[in-house]
Parts: sequence; structure tokens; C-alpha cells
Amino acid sequence: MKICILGAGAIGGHIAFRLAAAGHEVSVVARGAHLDAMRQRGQLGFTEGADVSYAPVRASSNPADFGPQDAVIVGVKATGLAVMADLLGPVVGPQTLVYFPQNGMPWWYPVSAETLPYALPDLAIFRVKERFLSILKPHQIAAGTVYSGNEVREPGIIYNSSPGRNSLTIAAIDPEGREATEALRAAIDASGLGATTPGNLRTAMWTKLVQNMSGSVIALATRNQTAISRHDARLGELYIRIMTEGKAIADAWGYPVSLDPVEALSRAPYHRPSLLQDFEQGRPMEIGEIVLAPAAFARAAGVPCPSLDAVAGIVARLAIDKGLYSE
Ligand SMILES: NC(=O)C1=CN([C@@H]2O[C@H](COP(=O)(O)OP(=O)(O)OC[C@H]3O[C@@H](n4cnc5c(N)ncnc54)[C@H](OP(=O)(O)O)[C@@H]3O)[C@@H](O)[C@H]2O)C=CC1
Ligand SMILES: CC(C)(CO)C(=O)C(=O)O
Repeated sequence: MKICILGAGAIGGHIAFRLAAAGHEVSVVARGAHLDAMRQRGQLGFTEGADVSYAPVRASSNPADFGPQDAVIVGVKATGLAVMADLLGPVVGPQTLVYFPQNGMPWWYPVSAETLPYALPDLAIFRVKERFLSILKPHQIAAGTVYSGNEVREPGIIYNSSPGRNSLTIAAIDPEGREATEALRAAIDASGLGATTPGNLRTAMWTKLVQNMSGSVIALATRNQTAISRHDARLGELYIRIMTEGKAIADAWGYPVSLDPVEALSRAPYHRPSLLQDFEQGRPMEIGEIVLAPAAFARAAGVPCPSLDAVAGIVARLAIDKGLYSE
């Protein structure tokens, strides 16, 4: 397949490497030193800590260099989506499928949704919806979640901290897009990055969100790997409380999450979550999507979330003071 990754950072870069190594024609849109390194080598590197493997990619800062694709994967953070809406046009043709893997509340949540039980909170993330829908028909949109710890530790090389435990979910947001989505899912799965179709896309989203709003947020507040909550009883209790609140919010919105908080805690990864990576590297943070969105959904549904609110107040302040989030 001909596939372009818009924003080939930690996650986009991991998917790009796998697909390129599997023989697909992969081009990547990136910037700065990371772009320079990939362009110089004509390759993207990938390591699990020891040797670095390389796979061939074309790299540019300008999607117009690549033309329409079979599939496009938007790898930027939620905070970079508005810019990507402007850059997307040249790589999209009438048959192109665009996959949005993202943490937190996604822009497409209200698109092709069954009736929403409460008034949708007015969140910044939903403001890019019209821009994407002016370029893409609903059947061209696929979305999902990623379970894989990655980081760009040096330009041109993706470091993966979860060998053997990398997977993603991908589903069409509109039934008409199922065939194209299945083709991309099968290509990703065959490349060695487990890709599955969730029974329900929004349930899959909430299932990941309740893990990020607990584990990633505690890791950010304490500047630790997510696994810190396993080893500190007070943080473990907080993790369970926040996840339990998240489950109640998802439930109220009609997407019950079957995850058991105690069991989820026992699997919290040895990984500095992307929220913490962004904080440490001074990059815009997904505070709106991962921390404040679930609290806003709780408010709209009348579900109390005191533990989330308490931690949200602290981490939002950290991000605002560092200029990495604004309301
Ligand atoms: N990292 C992880 O382990 C995980 C991340 N996720 C989620 O996956 C999504 C992607 O996150 P992640 O991969 O970590 O993000 P990254 O910041 O690592 O990757 C995004 C990449 O896009 C680049 N980029 C942003 N804007 C532009 C632009 N205008 N032109 C060219 N390049 C651009 C960034 O460059 P620059 O660095 O210069 O900004 C960066 O290389 C998020 O929703 C995240 O929460 C989910 C599971 C795990
Ligand atoms: C914690 C993790 C790796 C879960 O897959 C994640 O979502 C992140 O780093 O943002």
C-alpha cells in the first residue's frame, strides 16, 4: 500500500517503521532535526533498546511532495490536529482512508454517533471537526487507540519501551468505510504491530481514556513512569479511584468499560507516558483531551469525579504555568 504518516513522531514513527519494513511504500511528514535525520538516511530507525533497525521512508515537511495515498495516518498529538487539517489535502484522494490514532477525547466523537444522551461539552478538540469534514467524507475516516510505549529519543530513531506488547485498535467511523479500514488494519497487523477491530469504537476510546486519566495523569503529577502507581500504595489507591470515576462517566454516556481497575493497575507500564514526555520536553500537552474532557463529560452527565477533579486541577496548573496548555 502507499501510506503517508502525517507527524511521524513516537507513535506515527513506530507504525511507519513497521509498515516500511513490511514492504509498503511509506512517506513521512515531519519537521526539525527528526526530519533532517530521516531525509539524510532515507530511512527511519527503530530500537527496543539495543540494536537499531532501519526501514526505507521518503521524508518531507510538505505533504504535497507525496500526492494522494491509499491511506494516511495522522500521528500528531491532539494539539497538532488543527495544523494537520490544513496540511492533509494533498495526500487525500477520493479513495484515501485517513486513520486517527489518538489518546483522549477524539475530534470525531460526535460524528456518525448514535444519539448522545447529554449535551456535548464545548471542548476545543471538537472545533476541528468541521475542518476535517470539509476534506473527508465520513467513510474515509478511521480511528482508534494505541497500546505501545514509544519516544523519539534521538532524531530519526523511534525508541520502543514495550517490546512484545504493542497493539492498536482501528475501526471505521462509518459503516461504508469498513472495507478500506480492514485493508489498513490487515496491513498493520501483518507488519507485526497487532491491530484489531474493536466491537465499539467509542467503548475502545473510553477504555483507553480511563487508563490515561488515571495512570498517565498520576505519572505526570509525580514525574514518574506509569508503573509508579503499582509500587506506591497511596498512588495505587488514587489510580483505582480515578479509574472507577472514569468508568462511571463512560457508563453514563452509554459506553461501559469492562476493565477491572485493580487488574489494570497491576499492568501499569514501565513507561514515561506521552503526557509526561510533552511536559518534560516543553511541548503542547493533551490536558484538554486526557484530563479535562472526562471531567467535562462527568459534569454534563451529573456524575461526581472528585479524585479526577483534584488531580486535574494540579496537572492543568503545571501545564498552564509552563505555557503548554491554555484554556
Ligand atoms: N508516545 C506514546 O508512547 C504514546 C502516545 N499515544 C498517543 O498517540 C498520539 C501521538 O502521540 P506521540 O506519537 O507520542 O506524539 P509525538 O509528539 O511524538 O509525535 C508527533 C510528531 O508530529 C510532529 N509534528 C507535529 N506537528 C507537525 C507539523 N505541523 N509538521 C510536521 N510535523 C509535525 C511532531 O514534531 P515535533 O516533535 O517537532 O513537535 C512529532 O514528531 C497522541 O494522542 C498520544 O497521546 C498513545 C499511546 C502511547
Ligand atoms: C501509557 C501509554 C503508553 C499506554 O499505552 C500511553 O498511552 C502514553 O504514553 O500516552
